[in-house]
Amino acid sequence: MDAPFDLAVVCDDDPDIALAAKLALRGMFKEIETLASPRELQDFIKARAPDAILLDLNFERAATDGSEGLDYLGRIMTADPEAAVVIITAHGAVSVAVEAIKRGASDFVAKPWSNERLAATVRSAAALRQTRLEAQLERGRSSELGHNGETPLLGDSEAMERVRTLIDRAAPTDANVLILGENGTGKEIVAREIHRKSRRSGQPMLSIDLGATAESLFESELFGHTKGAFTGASGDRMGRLKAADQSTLFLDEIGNLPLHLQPKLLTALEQRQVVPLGSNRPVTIDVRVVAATNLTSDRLGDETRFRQDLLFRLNTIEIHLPPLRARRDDIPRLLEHYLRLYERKYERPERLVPADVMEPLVKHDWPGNVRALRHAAERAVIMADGTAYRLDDFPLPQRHEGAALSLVPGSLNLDQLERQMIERALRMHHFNISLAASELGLSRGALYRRMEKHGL
Ligand SMILES: Nc1ncnc2c1ncn2[C@@H]1O[C@H](COP(=O)(O)OP(=O)(O)OP(=O)(O)O)[C@@H](O)[C@H]1O
Repeated sequence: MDAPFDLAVVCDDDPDIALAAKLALRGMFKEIETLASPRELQDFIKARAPDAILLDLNFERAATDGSEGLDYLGRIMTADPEAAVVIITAHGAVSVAVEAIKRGASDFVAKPWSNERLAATVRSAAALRQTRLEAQLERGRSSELGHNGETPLLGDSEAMERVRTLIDRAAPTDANVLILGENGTGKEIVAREIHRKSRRSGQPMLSIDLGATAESLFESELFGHTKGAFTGASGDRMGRLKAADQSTLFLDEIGNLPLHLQPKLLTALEQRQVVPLGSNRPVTIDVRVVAATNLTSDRLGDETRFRQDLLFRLNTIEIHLPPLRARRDDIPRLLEHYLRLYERKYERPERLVPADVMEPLVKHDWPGNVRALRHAAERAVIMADGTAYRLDDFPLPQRHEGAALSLVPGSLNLDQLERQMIERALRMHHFNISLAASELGLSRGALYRRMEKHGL
């Protein structure tokens, strides 16, 4: 049977205590190390990042008040701010234990301990550490995805002003928000704005992209699971709904949530509780949900695909993000922003966009919306030379209206055919990337890459 955690370290100079602790934690960790002195702990933690640390503060013997042990605790927390430290105290030394918790320890157990209590305490400390690390990873991942954390929501068109007003009204209220818009229109940025302006902004926003997660993992990703709940569930895992406790959960591509899981999400939101897979014990949650989809209101209103009671839970406030071609006024501003950003990134000089270059860019339909415009700006910065940008620097397709819909190829060049097929699928599905991708038998990622290649 697999142990749920990798490594624990027991730091106690009394070998009997160290051995007893090792025995009590058997099976929970793949490896349990013992250290006789806390002096070695800091290096050990830096090198091996243990999942849990049992630390004896040694205050019985340290003539005074355990301050030496507390000092070591401080160093541990510096070496690993998410360290899961369980303090071993002498019976009755509660005030030192409380001080230790104030300084970052997760919990304490008093000697003599019951093995069950020790195991339960260490298990929850290690699980908490794991969740925090996952949340950090999540934060890192989200900011890698296009650095949305730092991207301001740009656009002065009337449509964007309306979106901003809605964000400002919705953000402080805790109401669930549903954001509708084609791919690349900025739904994730809007979700981040809502979180940033909400009373939950002190906590990181978590997200789950139901368009990029394997469907078989939806349930456990959302609700969590207990050890052994299914083959491969080697330990307890907290779901995103619980991990986002006190914060905001961004449910991206909610339209992909299969019908059979929709009632479970609805119940969780209504009752503010989740029941992890394999468990029958509900866990309380306090989560604000911001969901997004590229489905149109009509498609979402189709109850054979989306439960209307869940929709009503999610769309207390609805924000529609219009496609870029419906707010062309925003194009120059967005383009200038991303050109400057990439000029700085690639250390290229600032170049002008002459009016005769801007005009076709503004007229372009941008089926991939702002994401595609951002890619085009990046490519132009890399390609350009001379003092100003030229139209050739931007990867726009030659426009031959109607021709893209014709299946009779003007050429047998595979590359050109591929582009025609992609354009055709995109138009057929009104630029909905997910639907176009499935029409073409591609993943969304693969379609994005091809759109980029063809400058669509
Ligand atoms: N109003 C905007 N201002 C600045 N940048 C924007 C804006 N809208 C979108 N972007 C940029 O476009 C890219 C796509 O945005 P985002 O990921 O928010 O879109 P999305 O609608 O969530 O896309 P998808 O549905 O494909 O997940 C990001 O790099 C983002 O920074």
